Amino acid sequence: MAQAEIGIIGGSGLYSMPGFTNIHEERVETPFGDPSDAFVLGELEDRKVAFLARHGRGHRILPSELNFRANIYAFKKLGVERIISVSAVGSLKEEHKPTDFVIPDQFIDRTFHRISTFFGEGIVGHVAFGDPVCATVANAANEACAKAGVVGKLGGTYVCMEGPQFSTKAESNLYRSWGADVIGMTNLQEAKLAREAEICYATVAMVTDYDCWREGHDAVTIEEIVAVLHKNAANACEVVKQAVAAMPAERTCACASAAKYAVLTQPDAIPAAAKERLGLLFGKYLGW
Ligand SMILES: CSC[C@H]1O[C@H](OP(=O)(O)O)[C@H](O)[C@@H]1O
Ligand SMILES: Nc1ncnc2[nH]cnc12
Repeated sequence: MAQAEIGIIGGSGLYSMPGFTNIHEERVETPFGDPSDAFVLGELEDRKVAFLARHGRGHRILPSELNFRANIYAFKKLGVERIISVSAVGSLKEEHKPTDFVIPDQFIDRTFHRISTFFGEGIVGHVAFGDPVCATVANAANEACAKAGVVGKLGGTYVCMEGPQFSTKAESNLYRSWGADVIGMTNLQEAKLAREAEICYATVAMVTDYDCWREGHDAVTIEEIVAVLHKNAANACEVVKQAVAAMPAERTCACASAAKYAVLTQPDAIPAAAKERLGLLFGKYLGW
């Protein structure tokens, strides 16, 4: 199987990336089922990259239906060490305007029925998540915004809601009272699973709308969002390209060894099936 160094996840409005050379597609099998779509592998700025459309090409998969484990596991199988995700978000603050890009460094979980871990079924493990985003990838994305002439803001809190309905005003105002910056439906599970898989992760969150809290803007409409999405998509491609070019070759961040001491289960109590399923992720630490 071809290998890549940097993964790119395209969200709503970004189902392909221009500028790849030596392109080919790869369907990746995982112990967790099928990823959202085939991966598009190629070179961008002389770096080996793998692109995945989060909701599938044609936008077929709801946020709650995404197989996050398959997506992240497949990136690992492709050899990816860093992921840049691109996502549409609503703004929870006046200062974050539609078409601004925010690079969040914190998350608040408002999802209810999603699988957010590779552990379970006989193997227990815990990784640190106090700093859920890789600072190296986030900095590269922020600097890329400046190079691309886009308003980029480093840091901020992303509320991950279940959806697919947008928030009520009461919810939106609650998140504002918590000091959160932006809201979306997809990023938290990716960040958690990437951390367990020791893949660096950061998101370029493209503001498409003011969420429903804003006076005179009492509803988020999909028409409004889609119009801004189209404007944002071209900027997002340029930002990703610049971020890929700026990514340092070696990893020195803690993400690379995040799971070193994660597993708590006694080695002789770990079922063979768990070893089989998770060997790619944790086998190197446990001698499997
Ligand atoms: C397009 S409106 C809501 C939709 O957009 C975001 O998706 P993504 O994060 O994949 O860009 C948001 O999370 C919702 O899924
Ligand atoms: N207002 C909003 N709420 C949740 N997800 C979104 N994605 C884009 N805009 C959003």
